[in-house]
Amino acid sequence: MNPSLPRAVATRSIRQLTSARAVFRGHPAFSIPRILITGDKQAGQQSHNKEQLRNIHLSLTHSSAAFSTSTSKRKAKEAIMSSNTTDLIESAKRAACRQAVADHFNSSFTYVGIGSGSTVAYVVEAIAEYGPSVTGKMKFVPTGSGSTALIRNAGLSVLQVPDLLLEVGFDPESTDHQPIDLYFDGADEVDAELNCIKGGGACHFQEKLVSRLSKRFVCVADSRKKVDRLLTSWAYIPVEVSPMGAEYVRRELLRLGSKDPKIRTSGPTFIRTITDNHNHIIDAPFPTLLLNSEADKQDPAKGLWTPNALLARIKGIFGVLEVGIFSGLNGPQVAQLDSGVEGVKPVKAYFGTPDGKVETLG
Ligand SMILES: O=C[C@H](O)[C@H](O)[C@H](O)COP(=O)(O)O
Repeated sequence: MNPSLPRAVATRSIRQLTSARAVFRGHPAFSIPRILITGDKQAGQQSHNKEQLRNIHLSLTHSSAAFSTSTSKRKAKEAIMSSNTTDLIESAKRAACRQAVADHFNSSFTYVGIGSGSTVAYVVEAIAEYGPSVTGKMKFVPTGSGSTALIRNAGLSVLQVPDLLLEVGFDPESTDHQPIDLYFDGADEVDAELNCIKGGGACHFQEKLVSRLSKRFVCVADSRKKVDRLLTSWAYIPVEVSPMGAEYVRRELLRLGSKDPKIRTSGPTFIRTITDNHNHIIDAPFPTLLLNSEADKQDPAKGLWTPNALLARIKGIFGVLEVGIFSGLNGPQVAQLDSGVEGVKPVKAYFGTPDGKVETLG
């Protein structure tokens, strides 16, 4: 186990991290910086990870010497590059999370929402560092079994959504529908308007529930996830469906123009994935979406959808529990409207880059 990683990430093999998340789930891995191949001086000088990159370069050089014939040499290089790419991705995620926590986490909070996936593990790591004098009086609201375990393993208190709602009580006069002070979570893709695709880990129903109940959602990701428009490098919209209705929903998605929607399977025997809510997931590919501000260009017959329109249309299919498009309003916008509408979009996104910098949006 790599002690520098949070337990949830460190206990997964490099193969799981690169294949299961980055490759199987459709994201191109970071390209290795040019310095690793060419020794480009300028690129190296600009890098915040100069020492790390130099070591990687040395490893590559040494491997080349040791395995001078083609196949073993190529395999050795690939293994090193894959493991170094993983390191860069993990440092990018960690940088984004540490910055997001430093900017938004506050010792006055009572309830903090914690999302699912590999990135948010670094949020929990950063929060746990505040120590029990700060975190001991807080409760952390998970979005599934994975995030429940993550919170527990960090020594923080878990409060599931139903218990949170019982604890805060129901006051018909109250206008505060967002008891959770802040919600941190990752995303599979984030567009220029902060609309997101989520559900690559099959958790988007509980993530939407926690986001609806949160005053603000802050998104954390590595820079592969930042795109102008959704479905640019991520391939599909995750849709959670009733198992008995799955084939019906799949046909309706085909009718809507989705190319080859697939019921998600996992493991070597291709067993259908079961969500924390005992449902199935359909991964539905669509052409790259528009922004919501481009609604005038919408033309579903030609496959041109805004995130809001596609979300509403898929959500309307009988048998669908929830759609992995997080668009529309954010928490503060909903609070101002004082209405029952959904506010699930992030207020801000943090993207870590392979050179250790953090870009923000919002
Ligand atoms: O269902 C999973 C969630 O929406 C995750 O937040 C999303 O898939 C991002 O996961 P990761 O941080 O592992 O890329």
